[in-house]
Amino acid sequence: MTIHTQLAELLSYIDSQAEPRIVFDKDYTIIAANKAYRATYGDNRSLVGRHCYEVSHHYTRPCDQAGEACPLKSATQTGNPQRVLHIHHTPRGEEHIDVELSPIRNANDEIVYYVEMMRTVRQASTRPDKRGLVGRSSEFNKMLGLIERVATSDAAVVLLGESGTGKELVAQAIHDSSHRKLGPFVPVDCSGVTDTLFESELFGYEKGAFTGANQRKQGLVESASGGTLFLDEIGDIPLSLQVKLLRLLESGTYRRVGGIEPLRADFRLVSATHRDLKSMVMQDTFRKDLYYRISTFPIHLPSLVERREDIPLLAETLLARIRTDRPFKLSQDSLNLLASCDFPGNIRELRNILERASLLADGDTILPEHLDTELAAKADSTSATFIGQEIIPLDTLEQHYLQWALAHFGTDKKTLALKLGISERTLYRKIQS
Ligand SMILES: Nc1ncnc2c1ncn2[C@@H]1O[C@H](COP(=O)(O)OP(=O)(O)OP(=O)(O)O)[C@@H](O)[C@H]1O
Repeated sequence: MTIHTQLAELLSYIDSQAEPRIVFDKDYTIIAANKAYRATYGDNRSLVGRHCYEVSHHYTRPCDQAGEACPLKSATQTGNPQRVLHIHHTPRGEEHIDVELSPIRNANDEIVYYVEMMRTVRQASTRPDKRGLVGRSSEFNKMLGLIERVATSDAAVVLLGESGTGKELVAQAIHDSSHRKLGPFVPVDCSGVTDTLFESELFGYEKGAFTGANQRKQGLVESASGGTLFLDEIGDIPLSLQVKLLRLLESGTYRRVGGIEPLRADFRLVSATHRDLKSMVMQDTFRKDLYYRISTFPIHLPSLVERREDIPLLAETLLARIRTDRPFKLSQDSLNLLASCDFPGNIRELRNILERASLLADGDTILPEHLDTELAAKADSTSATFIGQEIIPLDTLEQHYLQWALAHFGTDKKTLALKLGISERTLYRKIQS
């Protein structure tokens, strides 16, 4: 088969697909786009002959030169298909897109084209949204990429992150993207549970199993049947209960308290902890066998400081979620203050600060004085150290300043470059140097 026949067949195949697909060459030039792609990304101009990064990203250069991972580069290097999570421009605004790119070879086994398939991720938004996850920083996108990869399997996921980083919301997002999404999502807080309570809560009990058990009660494992069981703070479960949990996971069966009949469990397990499970295993406070059972697929949830760039978006989202009766906005000074703080309590702390501020503000704008005073003091000391007490090379100073500017105003790099008086290209070059 000649390469032209092969290409013609490929084009007719992609046109029949419901999800956006394009074929492009080694120079990122689009050779064909299917109907779904034309409907999603098309403007009035022809797409053929244009660069994929220009159409989907509005970039003037390939993604890897603009601070993102380029699947074409890695597919060429490895010769294998590549999957990445990108933010694309669509007529609905920017969206998280799960991109899968496959190289196409000619009869001599040389890569001649690439097919890219795109799927919109519905579990997260790049703009303020009434519910679900919001974020657009690279740390957030990395996490979202992992959520997307694991969601469709039945693998046990463990979410590792500090308190308030959104573990429950992520667990819900995994459930919502899974084939169990129409089943129940059952969260269980494992902290502070006692032996007997945990067993009867989790497995249920038979009538007469103990004093007060007047009728049979369904346990949480049974409630989660066909869905997802989310064990929050799994690191807090005492050793005596860990063995019971392990038995459930290994055998896939359980008994109600006071019951003899083994019942079949049917749930997908997502667990979460802020503890360092590996070192707990070393110290013999967490069973090694249970650790391996629950952690097939660990996902690190970034702290708010690791995704500082998301603070303005999160603040706007949380404010709208807290107060729906009247809209609030944050003054630029308030945003600057928030963007320069360390949040040991992460997103939960940010939400609490905003809730308090919304009650203190009389107008519709949150000003620095409405924010936590302790926070303000901490932020002041941060900026004082930035001003510096010693002479440092100008290049280093520029890097420090750029990091600060990116953390505060990095969401819109085009505007940031404009404000800095440099081209967007120069900005990316300086960030990467
Ligand atoms: N990406 C996000 N987008 C929007 N809101 C978020 C996001 N992540 C977390 N939140 C919000 O932050 C708050 C804390 O999140 P959540 O309760 O899921 O954290 P957690 O890690 O489970 O906390 P803990 O470990 O203390 O139980 C919630 O109000 C949640 O809705």
